Amino acid sequence: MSNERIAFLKGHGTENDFVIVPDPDGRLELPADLVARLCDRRAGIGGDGVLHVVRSAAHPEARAMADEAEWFMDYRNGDGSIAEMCGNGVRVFARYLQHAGLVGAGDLAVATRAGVRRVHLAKDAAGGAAGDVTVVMGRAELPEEQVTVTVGDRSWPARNVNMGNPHAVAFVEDLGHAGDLYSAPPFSPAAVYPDGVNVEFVVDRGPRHVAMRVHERGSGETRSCGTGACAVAVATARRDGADPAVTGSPVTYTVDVLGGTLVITELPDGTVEMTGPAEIVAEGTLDPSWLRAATA
Ligand SMILES: N[C@@H](CCC[C@H](N)C(=O)O)C(=O)O
Repeated sequence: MSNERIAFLKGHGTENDFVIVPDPDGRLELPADLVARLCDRRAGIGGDGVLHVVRSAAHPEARAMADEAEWFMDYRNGDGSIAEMCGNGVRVFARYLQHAGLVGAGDLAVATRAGVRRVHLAKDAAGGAAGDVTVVMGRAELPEEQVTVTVGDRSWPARNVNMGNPHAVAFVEDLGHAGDLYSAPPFSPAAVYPDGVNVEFVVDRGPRHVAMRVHERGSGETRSCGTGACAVAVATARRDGADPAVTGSPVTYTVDVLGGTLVITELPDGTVEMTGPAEIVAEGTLDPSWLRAATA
């Protein structure tokens, strides 16, 4: 692999940024240390994670979804670890497919480790490819366990929400109380999240409008987390006494993240939809000598 010219792109959704590695036939190996080197912001390209773009039929984890979704998002966190789902990633993934001419505006299905996700690529006002992207994120699970999240000498009860990946949502008075988030906030009991957790800190901004910061499992503090924003919207709705399954009406929250704004709607059947931007920023090839050193 080290002598090949490997193509990459860089993209982001509300500044949750990704190195995109197109590999339709699933020929590339992406060991964790190479992913971490790619995501390194000083010695690599830089990103919160990697979107490895593979045909579902060519990937052992996605073959069973190939009839429903031609493309598989093999998502990796910035430290090289594997995650089930990435909400901003799936928007950027769809934008890449459109950018590469592999799909047009409209609807498509993307296979992920959390299952198939439906995506809608809107056209912008000029009919171009820069409109918002909506993802049907599936249903949130809200396990009952009590969780506590701690930063310094402050602790908060947190809501356990699973959006295909695990989240702990804590309502705080001030986003500054989350501290520098250079390391993962401790949580207890540890047994609730045996594989680690993404932690969201939330403040109110207005009616059905919140702001959040997030510490992502495997990536550190990021400027946005799509699954996190969905977890926050659902946890906030329950805190506010709003449950679309009970009222029969959708509930929409605006969620401000450090890198922009996401709009999240929960439908009466429990399905959560997320809408936000997704952009391709650059493309190029990996330098073979850099790649040789990175994989040595
Ligand atoms: N940034 C993502 C979430 C990526 C996965 C997460 N770090 C995990 O390990 O579960 C998003 O936009 O959802």
